[in-house]
Order: sequence, then C-alpha cells, then structure tokens
Amino acid sequence: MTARSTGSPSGSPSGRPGPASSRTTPPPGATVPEPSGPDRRDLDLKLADYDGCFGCGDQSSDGLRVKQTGITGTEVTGEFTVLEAHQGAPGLAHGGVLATAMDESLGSSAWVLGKRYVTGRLETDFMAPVPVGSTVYLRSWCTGVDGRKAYLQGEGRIGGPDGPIAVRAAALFIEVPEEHFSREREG
Ligand SMILES: CCCCCCCCCC(=O)SCCNC(=O)CCNC(=O)[C@H](O)C(C)(C)COP(=O)(O)OP(=O)(O)OC[C@H]1O[C@@H](n2cnc3c(N)ncnc32)[C@H](O)[C@@H]1OP(=O)(O)O
Repeated sequence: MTARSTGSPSGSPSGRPGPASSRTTPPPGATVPEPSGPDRRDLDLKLADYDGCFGCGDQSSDGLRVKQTGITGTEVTGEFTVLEAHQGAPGLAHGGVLATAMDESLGSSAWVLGKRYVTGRLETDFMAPVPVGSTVYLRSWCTGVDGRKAYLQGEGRIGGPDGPIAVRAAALFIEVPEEHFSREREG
C-alpha cells in the first residue's frame, strides 16, 4: 500500500477555527494510505448487503438514507434529504440527525481505507440551521492514519454541493477486527 503525506485540513470559510481538536488531529508522521485492493471490494459487497443501517439503509423507514455519490481517493461524497421525522425545532433538522449524517459520511471515508473501523470520537460544529426538505451534500476525507487510528474530517452543505457549510465534523475512527461486529450482534 502506498502512502502520501497528511494533507492540511480544509480552510475555514466562516473564519471560525476548524472542527478538529487535539484528539481528532493526526499526529506528526501520520499518513493517508491510498485506498486499494480486494479488501475494499470485499467490504463494499458486505456493506451493500446491509440495508438496515440507520444512516444509509433502505429498510430503515425513518433513517437518513444517505446515498453515496462519489469516491475519489479517501474522499467520499453523499447526500440525503431532511424529512419531517428528522426535525428538532419545528421545521429544522435536529442536530443529532446532522451529527449522524456526518458519522455516516466520515465512516464511509474510513471504510474506503480497506479496513473495518468504528467511530471512537465525533466532534461537530453546527454552522447554519437546516430546513426540513433540504438536501444536505456530504463530503468526508481522511487526514491521517496512525496505527489503528484513522483521522477524518467532513462537511455538510446546503443549497448545492458548493453551497454554504451547515455542519462540519472531525472524528477519530478505530480499526476493529471482524469479530467486533459478531460480538455486538450476539450480545
Ligand atoms: C460504506 C459503509 C459506511 C459505513 C458507515 C458507518 C458509519 C457509522 C459508524 C459508527 O457509528 S460505529 C458505532 C459507534 N461506535 C461504537 O460503537 C464504538 C464503541 N467503542 C468501542 O467499541 C471501543 O471503545 C473501541 C473499539 C473504539 C476502542 O476499544 P479497544 O479496546 O479496541 O481499543 P482501546 O480502548 O485500547 O483504544 C485504542 C486506541 O484508541 C484510543 N481511543 C479509543 N477511543 C477513543 C476516543 N473516544 N477518543 C480518543 N482516543 C480514543 C485509545 O486511547 C487508544 O490509543 P493508544 O493506542 O494511543 O493508547
């Protein structure tokens, strides 16, 4: 597997500091592996079979049904539409729903790395209210991998893929063995 140097985090159009704390910022020397190989295809197939996911599954009636729209390197784009079932304040998306959408998007970018990851830490900035009926355009990317730890950042925009940022996030994902999921199902 080849690797390139960790890229700098995205800019901050709002002038506010970026979303990543010290716990979601890769340490010096962390690298971003190039996604590759049969592992990734295997994982994609297994995940494609699982449509009960609250984030992306078709069988989760009130779920977000995030649709993946593209993968370039570790950058994964997707989108979902905010339904009435996703409201917090009247007419506006609940912050937890937006955090879930970011978890889904960041998780997609982590899985593209070709290993199994779970969210260890998720940090979010809510930048603008998101009305019911809005499509949220999601984008996530890996900022570094250090051993079992994968560092991710992402954002959700409204009004179009290049519209204003409504939510952004930084996360630490932890690599787990396949048994992690078997154990959880049997639990
Ligand atoms: C296309 C497909 C897309 C799929 C998208 C899916 C998106 C959804 C993703 C999820 O929501 S996953 C579900 C939510 N997450 C969980 O349920 C995880 C629950 N937590 C655990 O299972 C364990 O705590 C975990 C596996 C994360 C870690 O336990 P371990 O016993 O394996 O490891 P350990 O606790 O020793 O931690 C390993 C390292 O990570 C660090 N770490 C773990 N959790 C951390 C945390 N929260 N913050 C900072 N560091 C953390 C920890 O300090 C340590 O650092 P060092 O190696 O440097 O000592």
